[in-house]
Amino acid sequence: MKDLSNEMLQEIISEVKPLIGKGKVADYIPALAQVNNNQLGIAVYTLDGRIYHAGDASTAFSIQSISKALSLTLALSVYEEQEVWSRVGKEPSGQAFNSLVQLELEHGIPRNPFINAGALVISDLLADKLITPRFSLMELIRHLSHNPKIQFDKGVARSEFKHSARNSAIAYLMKDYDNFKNQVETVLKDYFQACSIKMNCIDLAKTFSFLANRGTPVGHKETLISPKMSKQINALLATCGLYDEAGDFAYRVGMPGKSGVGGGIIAVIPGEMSICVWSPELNESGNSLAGIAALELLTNKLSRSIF
Ligand SMILES: NC(=O)CC[C@H](N)C(=O)O
Repeated sequence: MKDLSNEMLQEIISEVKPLIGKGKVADYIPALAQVNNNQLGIAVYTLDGRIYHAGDASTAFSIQSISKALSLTLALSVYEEQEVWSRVGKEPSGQAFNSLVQLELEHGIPRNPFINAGALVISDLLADKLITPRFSLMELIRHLSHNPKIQFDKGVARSEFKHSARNSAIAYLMKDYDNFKNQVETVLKDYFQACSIKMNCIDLAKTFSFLANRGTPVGHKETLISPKMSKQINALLATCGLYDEAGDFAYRVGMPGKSGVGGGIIAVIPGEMSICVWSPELNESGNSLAGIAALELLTNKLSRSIF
């Protein structure tokens, strides 16, 4: 791809680095509060199979809610579309990712699969269909990234389980509305394990190449999902992937994306590339502050976006 180079990514890292110090590392999960805030990495994987990277692109971090995009992919692969969409909506929430307010007003049906309530419903669906959802997810990730060494971070998962009052409240509220079938603790454990998975920017950029390539992972012969489903997931990422900041992210960055409170963000330009940035400090919406700035610079420098 014209212009894209490791040097360009290095330039982006240098330009964005001064933002470190302006955000705040997630501390509501104590194990995440330990992470060194002074880190910034970026990796870009193009459809011709080239990987470009700069900064701390090889350092593994907690993927957190980035896993929600993969859990949804898994759920849409094992369920009929309508079974999924009868339990969770497809609209942006305009609320914090872990808010309860809307859920009560809307009778236990979460707005979308990327806020916590929606991801918990997806985990509940997976628990009905798969023997060990967390291992199915791990298998998918190792397959897509070509990295069999990717692991769960049991310390992070345990830390989150210990501080799970809000996520438990969300799940129990949905149970009351009959939109949660399995035991809350069992599903929460699976959900936290999925969030705890440790990956670096390079492996994440590779993992999400299927969304840049109409459902077929770059370098793989087999299709993972149909072009239609790939379009649908990208549309949801573009409208809901960054929670109550999805509009601002679309305006500044112009790509479908998914963030996590570990400070990672994945994004794609269909037909061109999949990207991952990481910097642990978050803004008020719980999205990586320097990460968004890096993606904004990238799309502006390349003069490419989905819009
Ligand atoms: N936005 C996020 O990454 C949130 C995920 C986190 N594990 C939680 O449930 O609160």
